[in-house]
Amino acid sequence: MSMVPLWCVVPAAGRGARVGGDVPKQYLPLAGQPLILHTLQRLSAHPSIAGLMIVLGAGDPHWPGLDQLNGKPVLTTLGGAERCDSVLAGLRALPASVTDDAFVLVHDAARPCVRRADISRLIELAVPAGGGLLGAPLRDTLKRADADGRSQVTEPRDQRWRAFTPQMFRRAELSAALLSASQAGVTVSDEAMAMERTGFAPLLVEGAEDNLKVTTAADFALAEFLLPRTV
Ligand SMILES: Nc1ccn([C@@H]2O[C@H](COP(=O)(O)OP(=O)(O)OP(=O)(O)O)[C@@H](O)[C@H]2O)c(=O)n1
Ligand SMILES: C[C@](O)(CO)[C@H](O)COP(=O)(O)O
Repeated sequence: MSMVPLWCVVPAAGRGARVGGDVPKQYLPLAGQPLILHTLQRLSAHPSIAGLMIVLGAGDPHWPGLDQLNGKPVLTTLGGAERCDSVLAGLRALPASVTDDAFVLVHDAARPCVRRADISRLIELAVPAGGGLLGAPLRDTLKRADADGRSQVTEPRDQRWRAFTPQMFRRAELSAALLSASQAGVTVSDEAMAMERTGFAPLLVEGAEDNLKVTTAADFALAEFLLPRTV
């Protein structure tokens, strides 16, 4: 199956407030190297990924200054206040060789355990579908909590999915959707939400649930356990 060469925008401009500390979580050590390097090594090793656009926080003193990885070009640009602002900045900074109708992947720097096979499956299915994302159906009962932390109601979980990354859409369509949301004062939590606002229904591609987003300090131990088991 011929793979479409794709660039991947990697939002890495967050502060990691839910982990805490002075160093943003993407630069904290994981299995002997900064978390972000595991993610970038995994992405750049994928045969269909042609290049990486890393979106950094202003004045980021931790970025190691990579300009290539696994023979793929690594470019950087500056992000914004919200993740969606950073993704839009990354899309705008892509090289001109990435045409408006080219598909682009977006993958969180904080997700180092993404499986190569899941990336391949997303690419295979999302291109004919016009765009899509990795995710998994919700498998736990879902509760809505009140202000006191007590369960108010059990939410229906049929047809509920957890959204992961990568998410994959055409460069110009995603850029326009993100700009539209921003101009409407809507902070979208993922690329699919921006696309849904335009009336497009992204394809949900089931991926492994161990595509962990490192969010709290406790996630580092789990990510270290998963890394060698999710290549
Ligand atoms: N303004 C922002 C906020 C987040 N991100 C990136 O988006 C990904 C997912 O965001 P999240 O896990 O929320 O990271 P943080 O925003 O750093 O975490 P927190 O909310 O705990 O501060 C991360 O790779 C993060 O670096 C970004 O590029 N720009
Ligand atoms: C994009 C994402 O990883 C999909 O689950 C998630 O929405 C990021 O949320 P965060 O609060 O910015 O980590």
